[in-house]
Amino acid sequence: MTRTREECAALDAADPLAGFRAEFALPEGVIYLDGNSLGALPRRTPERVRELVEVEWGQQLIRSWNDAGWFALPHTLGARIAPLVGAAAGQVVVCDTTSVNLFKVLTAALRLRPGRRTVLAEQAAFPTDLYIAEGVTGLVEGTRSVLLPSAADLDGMLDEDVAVVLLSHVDYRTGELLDMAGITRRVQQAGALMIWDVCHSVGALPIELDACGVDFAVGCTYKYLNGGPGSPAFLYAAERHQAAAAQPLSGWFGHARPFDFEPGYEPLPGIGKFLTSSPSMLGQVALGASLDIWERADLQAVRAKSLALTDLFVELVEPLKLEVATPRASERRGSQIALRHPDGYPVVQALIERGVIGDFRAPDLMRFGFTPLYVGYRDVWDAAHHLAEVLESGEWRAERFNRRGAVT
Ligand SMILES: Cc1ncc(COP(=O)(O)O)c(C=O)c1O
Ligand SMILES: Nc1c(O)cccc1C(=O)C[C@H](N)C(=O)O
Repeated sequence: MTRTREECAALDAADPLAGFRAEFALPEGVIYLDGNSLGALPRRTPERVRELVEVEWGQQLIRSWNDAGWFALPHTLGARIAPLVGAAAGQVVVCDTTSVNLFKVLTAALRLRPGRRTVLAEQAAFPTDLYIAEGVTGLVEGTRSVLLPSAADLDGMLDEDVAVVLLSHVDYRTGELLDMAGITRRVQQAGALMIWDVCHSVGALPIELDACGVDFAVGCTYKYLNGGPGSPAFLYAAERHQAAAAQPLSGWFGHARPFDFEPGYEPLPGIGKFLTSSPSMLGQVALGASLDIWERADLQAVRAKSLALTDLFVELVEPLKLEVATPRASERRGSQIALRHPDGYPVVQALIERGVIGDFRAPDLMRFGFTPLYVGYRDVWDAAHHLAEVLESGEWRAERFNRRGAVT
């Protein structure tokens, strides 16, 4: 039995998160199902960025590094992200990009396990993670990066040579959610350290880095957290590792006394040693504006609505008989649904022309991200019906839908 549009309207009316939608500047006529790649613009962000540019930079000039809190922002934003990832204070900083932060924590983790040579990472990981693992093991003598065919093969490959395991909490293609607690425990029982990439889970579901005993984690802020294109990433280093960990990008922002301008490097104690260089204030301040929203959002309610939206979408597209690549069990999926179609690329382009923005990942996955702060139940109903019409009409066969851009 599938829900009617009226029933979806009733769900919207009863939705405890419905009020958040007005805080985002979404264009009229667009159903945005790509917030799992680039989150929507919070209404407050342009005003906050203008204030940064015109007042803090334009009027206050260099004084703002102290007076406007610029210098401390990687830490203050880290402290505001910490509750979203289940981290106690002093373990998260906001800086650089996911790839750069992964380079730092992976190198630090490898050095914490001397004598072990292998980094295990899943073959289907977002490729930058694998590229960074290749880069790091190319630099740390005697180490190598080995591909796990899938996370299910982990136990069979966890031997005494494995130093670090690197996995994505939610798979960027299928939306599969891994068992962070169980996997972390097994990896550590085998004597290795665990690094999680939480790019596709932060802001989509509650994460418990401390409770799961995670060693290190990295994540981005431009997806569910709505920090803006290329907004700064974050990293988590468990407090128990901070004294011994040494990160390789030993820049002056991670120095114990940067303004003493000493020739030798002495790291800050604590999480600050993972900083490298001057943060981009435009990016940091824009992220701060979106975190103002997150401070008022209840993550349990976000998760409950995310599961309801994704369940509803699967239910509504069921008559289309497409293969659903996302696991059906709620404890095994993030906040997106991936559907297989051999012509997924032009189908997604035809949907975008209708104002339903999802995306495509080769070879055949149509991805639809459901961001509970600004996507409603009627949006899901409308999107499913547009998809049905695009497939039934065959309009996706038009030549204009087959011209690929550089970014899909
Ligand atoms: C799982 C995952 N890791 C890493 C990245 C890349 O992050 P960055 O461009 O910040 O290095 C992305 C997406 O871009 C991603 O989805
Ligand atoms: N970071 C991106 C970018 O700079 C341009 C286009 C897309 C992205 C993405 O985030 C892709 C995303 N990680 C994915 O899940 O495919």
